[in-house]
Amino acid sequence: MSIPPGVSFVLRVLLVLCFAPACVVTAASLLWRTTLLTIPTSLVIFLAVISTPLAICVRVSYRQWKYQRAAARLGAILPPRWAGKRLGNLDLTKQMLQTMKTGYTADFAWKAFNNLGNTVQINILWDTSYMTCDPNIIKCVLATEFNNYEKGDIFKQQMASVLGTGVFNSDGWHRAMTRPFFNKDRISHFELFDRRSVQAIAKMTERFRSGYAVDFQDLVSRFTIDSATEFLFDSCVDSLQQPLPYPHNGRPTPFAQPAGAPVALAPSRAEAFATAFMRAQIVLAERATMGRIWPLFETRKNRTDEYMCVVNEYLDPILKDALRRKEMASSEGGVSGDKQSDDIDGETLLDHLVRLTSDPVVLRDEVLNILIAGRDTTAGTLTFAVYFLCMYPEVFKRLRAEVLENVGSRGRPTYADIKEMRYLRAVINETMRLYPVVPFNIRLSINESTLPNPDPNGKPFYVPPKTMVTYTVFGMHRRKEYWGPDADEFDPDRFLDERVAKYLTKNPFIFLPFNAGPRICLGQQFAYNEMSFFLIKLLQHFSAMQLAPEAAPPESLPPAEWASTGWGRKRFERFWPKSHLTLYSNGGMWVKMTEADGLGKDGLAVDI
Ligand code: HEM
Repeated sequence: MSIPPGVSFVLRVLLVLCFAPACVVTAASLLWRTTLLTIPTSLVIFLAVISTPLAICVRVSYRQWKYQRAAARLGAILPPRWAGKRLGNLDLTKQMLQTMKTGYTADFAWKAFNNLGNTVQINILWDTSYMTCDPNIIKCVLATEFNNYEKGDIFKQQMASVLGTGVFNSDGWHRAMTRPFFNKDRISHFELFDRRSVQAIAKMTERFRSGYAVDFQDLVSRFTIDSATEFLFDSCVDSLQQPLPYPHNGRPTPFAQPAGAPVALAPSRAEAFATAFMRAQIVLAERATMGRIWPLFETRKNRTDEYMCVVNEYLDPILKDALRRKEMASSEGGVSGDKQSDDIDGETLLDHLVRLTSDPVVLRDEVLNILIAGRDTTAGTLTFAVYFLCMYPEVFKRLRAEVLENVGSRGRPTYADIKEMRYLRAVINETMRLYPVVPFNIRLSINESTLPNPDPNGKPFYVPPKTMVTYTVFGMHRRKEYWGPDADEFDPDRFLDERVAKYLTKNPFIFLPFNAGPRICLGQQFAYNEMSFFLIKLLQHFSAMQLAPEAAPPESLPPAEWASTGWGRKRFERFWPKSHLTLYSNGGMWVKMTEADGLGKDGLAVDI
């Protein structure tokens, strides 16, 4: 059990707060000793008490003055300030946390952008940070001025107890370690996708046949974690072999279950891992929202510890097994010790990492980071894609026609098929536009710099060194000024018709589901292939699908008042998007599907 992060934080803060009073007392005592001049005790106490607030005021004012001067020197200005109503703007932090718990994604940011513009300055506890959804600014941060923006210490400290020093949480060599695994040959693991999607679809079919809705989010998370663990570690967690959850209102009674079926099942290791992993990520998202003061809320314990015990219990055997294989290989005269090599043929990512290092902590961190990357992202996107296919039957119909035309009702899609299917790609892109699974991200400036002002006549925005820049792709993907007046509508054709030239070609940075620049997602092609493959199989097998909100826990559905008080899609969306590190649907995505006519005698369009 680690020391709670709040303890050292509080000690540091106390030390800083006591500094000014200590100076006052020391000065008074020095004065008395050297000149025998006595200052009344009451005055010393008074000065000591006001010294800290005074010092803070002086420091804050000096910093503001310094920034204004530096901005003027560079011919720049500071972005408009989003002012709160409470001391230190702590009410803004409260609003952000509230949004995470009871609101719609980016609620608080949306209001600020509408009122002040697409880049705003936020000063929580007098610390300057920026929030933006402006593509030109995001372009600078991620690409053109990449060298001046890093993940930074604050983000790393917030994430360290879960992500460690893995690729998501580090600046430097980690990317080079994993990159070789995402070249074209490796990503085309269609045989793997085929096996796993057949298994997943068979599982759904069985449940639909017994008259129940299925939580598609749960199912597809099993599909992606089984695929990811097999692809990355050659050690599948087989979560698809576990029973699926039942709707909250439709759990069969023990008598209704088939003879011999277990009445109550303990969660599998994979399920316990997935739940603990999700809770740990929720803590991380809350920390990110609180900014620098997050440790104040963890003075008794590190809130991720209990979840990480479960996560580690799950991962340790996989890692130990890989290390044992390495030892055996070296004792048989194979690879010896840690070494760099580009020979990756036939290796899993874990085998490759194990050849580079035997450090169990580095291995664990790297593996966990890639698991987050590979599981929740594609699972989330597929969940939202199925949601849209349920909501828009005409899109479903057109996509299914494309699938049947290109691959037939039973064929196995190839890489070439997927490349041909332009409407499929458009549906996936449009899904990621409205629900990019990484809705917010953060970078920290290294040196002072400027960022472009959207007003062509305006001065650029000054960025002080060590300034946190939060950018929201979720916000950017829905702004009408970048996507046109129909930005809130789900319309895959915007990726095919004249709107491509009008909006996207003119500024490709308006669409960034995978990030951009030197740290663009390494698994982008893998993800497109995996998602396309799964959707093709799904549409071969099912001829209709619909949402089943009655199967979801009622408290997980969007609050009724959103219909009148919400903005944009919030008014009519039929699920509640929430986010930890990635976006997901609160309470799952419960659906019903109809099997296609003319299936084989096994009833399946997929060969099992
Ligand atoms: C729909 C699917 C996916 C989306 C939308 C997505 C999106 C992203 C985004 C936004 C980042 C940048 C994170 C940051 O800068 O903090 C990222 C990074 C990354 N992604 Fe993905 N991702 C997806 C699937 C995958 C898959 C399937 C894998 C691997 C199996 C993967 C591997 C990675 C890795 C290794 C990084 C870190 C790159 C770096 O920081 O240098 N991603 N992804």
